[in-house]
Amino acid sequence: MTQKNTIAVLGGGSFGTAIANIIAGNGHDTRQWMRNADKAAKCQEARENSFYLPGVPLHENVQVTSDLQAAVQDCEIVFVAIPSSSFREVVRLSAPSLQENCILVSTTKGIEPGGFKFMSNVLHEEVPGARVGVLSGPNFAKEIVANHYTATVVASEQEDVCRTIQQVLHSDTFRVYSSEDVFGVELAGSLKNIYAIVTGMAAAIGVGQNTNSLLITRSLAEMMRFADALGADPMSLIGLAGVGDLILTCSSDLSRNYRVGYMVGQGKPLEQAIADIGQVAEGVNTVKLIKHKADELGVYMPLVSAIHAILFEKCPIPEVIKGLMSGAQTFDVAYSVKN
Ligand SMILES: NC(=O)C1=CN([C@@H]2O[C@H](COP(=O)(O)OP(=O)(O)OC[C@H]3O[C@@H](n4cnc5c(N)ncnc54)[C@H](O)[C@@H]3O)[C@@H](O)[C@H]2O)C=CC1
Ligand SMILES: O=C(CO)COP(=O)(O)O
Repeated sequence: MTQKNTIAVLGGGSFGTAIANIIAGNGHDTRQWMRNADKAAKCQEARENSFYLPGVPLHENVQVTSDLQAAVQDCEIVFVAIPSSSFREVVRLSAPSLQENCILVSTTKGIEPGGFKFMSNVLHEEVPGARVGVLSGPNFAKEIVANHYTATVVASEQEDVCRTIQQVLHSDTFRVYSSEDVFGVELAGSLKNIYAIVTGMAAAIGVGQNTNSLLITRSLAEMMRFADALGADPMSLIGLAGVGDLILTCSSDLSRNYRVGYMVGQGKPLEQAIADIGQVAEGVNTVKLIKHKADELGVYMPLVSAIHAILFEKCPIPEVIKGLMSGAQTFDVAYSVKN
């Protein structure tokens, strides 16, 4: 390791804890902030985040606190692992205590409710002049802490931000690839959650592998069409943050979004499924926002429309499937690399 840093991770959930453990394992002074004082004290004392990652020891270099100011002051780097619904609120509260020139990295795969802002936009708005990065990839927190070989992507407009984050997170089991396309990487991480709900629901109604492959591939087609319509580079979607995370979350019940879809597919009301998960499933809100945006821009996203109809328009699943299967049979691959 070249340099020892002081780094904060905001968020007491499973991903914040996994990231804090990686950083601490690389020898950095690591502070993990969680809002609940009792929970913070228990984690700090028991050296375990027993609600989100039971049985996983917290590295000795992680100090858990509920004091936001103490957590971020003098930190060169701050990771923000807070659900999109509360992300702005937490960043705003921390802003006055941030060290000038510190690097802010979002790990959140969602879009702010009530608008169409990604977390990098929120970071720039709340901390003008900040050096911003986003982290996204096929990264189940549970598998990271179990030391399964894992890779992710850091995207930033500033090359030195990518290099710093690569150094801080790289370990024997964790690799970090870089990208300049912040928007594309954030879009990929947010969109894939929608399709994890779709494939979870498909699994619940007993589809086969042909169907799963059909769904994942056509999901990618939709993601690329949407990225293109918004001016992002569709090619970013074929990297780890896009295809990688799409395959992961559309194939495993470790994904909370997949599990929401599975439960609704079994007949459970959406609100009950969300409550049963007890953790954030960003895709539910993302479906609404993307459906609205796709309609506004005229982007053809039949799977988004289908899952929206089931989740929010009370349409019966068999009817929606019938509609999907009778839709126009268009091109398979609509993109080619020019030049
Ligand atoms: N868990 C995973 O495997 C991965 C999660 N992510 C992303 O990371 C983000 C965070 O996810 P998780 O840690 O998994 O969520 P989680 O549901 O495990 O935990 C969320 C944490 O945020 C806290 N929180 C919620 N509202 C808050 C507020 N107003 N103020 C302060 N804290 C608040 C909760 O108390 C909880 O500690 C999500 O956007 C998710 O998509 C990204 C990669 C993998
Ligand atoms: O993004 C994730 C893994 O890369 C986690 O997915 P869920 O939020 O669906 O659990």
